[in-house]
Amino acid sequence: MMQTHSRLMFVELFVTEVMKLAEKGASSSQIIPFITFVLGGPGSGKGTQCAKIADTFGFAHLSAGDLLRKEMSSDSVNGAMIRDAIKEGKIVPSKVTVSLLCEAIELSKNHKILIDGFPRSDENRISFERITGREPDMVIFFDCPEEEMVKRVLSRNQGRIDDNIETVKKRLKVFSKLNLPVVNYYSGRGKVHKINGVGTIEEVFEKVRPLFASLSRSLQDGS
Ligand SMILES: Nc1ncnc2c1ncn2[C@@H]1O[C@H](COP(=O)(O)OP(=O)(O)O)[C@@H](O)[C@H]1O
Ligand SMILES: O=c1ccn([C@@H]2O[C@H](COP(=O)(O)OP(=O)(O)O)[C@@H](O)[C@H]2O)c(=O)[nH]1
Ligand SMILES: [Mg+2]
Repeated sequence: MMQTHSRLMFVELFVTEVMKLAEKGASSSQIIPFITFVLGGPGSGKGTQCAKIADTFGFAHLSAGDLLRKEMSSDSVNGAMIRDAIKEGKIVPSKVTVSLLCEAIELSKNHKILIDGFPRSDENRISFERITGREPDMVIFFDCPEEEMVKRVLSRNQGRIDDNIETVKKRLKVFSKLNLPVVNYYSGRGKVHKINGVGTIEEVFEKVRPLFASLSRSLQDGS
């Protein structure tokens, strides 16, 4: 895992390059966005922390699960297939999720993007990297014990078809078998910041904040 210090220096260098491009009059679509993947098991706090990062640091928050649920509720040809996958805790085919994400990245017009809950498998990851020609600049992984994740999911109360004990058990298996290899892959590339997801929402956010504070400073002064 790359040292936090050197990661932050990299982040600042990246921002400097983006600022130079913006000064030269490059349009937002020409500026390569800064992409952060936010990973962790079901109920580990990805969505909650992403909302706070978005509010505090001006990132666009793109939740793969939310995009899929929206698509599921529309009359799209993929609606029934997405519903079945979510109900069973399975992973929706990469091309569906990647195309929803690419559309959302384009629409957001933001060059600081959080991708919440994706990639969920090596196949997802490879598909995203191939289609976009991009790797994430940074990966955050919320590490949380299973009992805590189960407790949170079962009291989430958002009327989700997958927030029940049967589906959660399946999602935890999928998490260990398919999601964790993605975290390990990016760890090997020095991109992962592992955050302990236990504690109050504010306590966890205080561990997340430093990762973005330096990035935000660079954006403000353009140095
Ligand atoms: N640090 C925390 N402590 C206690 N409850 C939390 C914490 N973070 C999130 N929650 C709650 O747990 C549930 C799952 O959080 P969420 O952000 O939706 O997780 P994820 O997106 O990883 O599944 C939500 O009801 C949320 O309000
Ligand atoms: O890239 C993704 C993201 C989500 N899902 C599906 O959507 C469900 C809910 O995902 P979400 O990220 O909303 O759940 P969370 O981890 O936040 O509880 C997952 O279990 C999968 O069935 C998927 O197939 N691919
Ligand atoms: Mg979520």
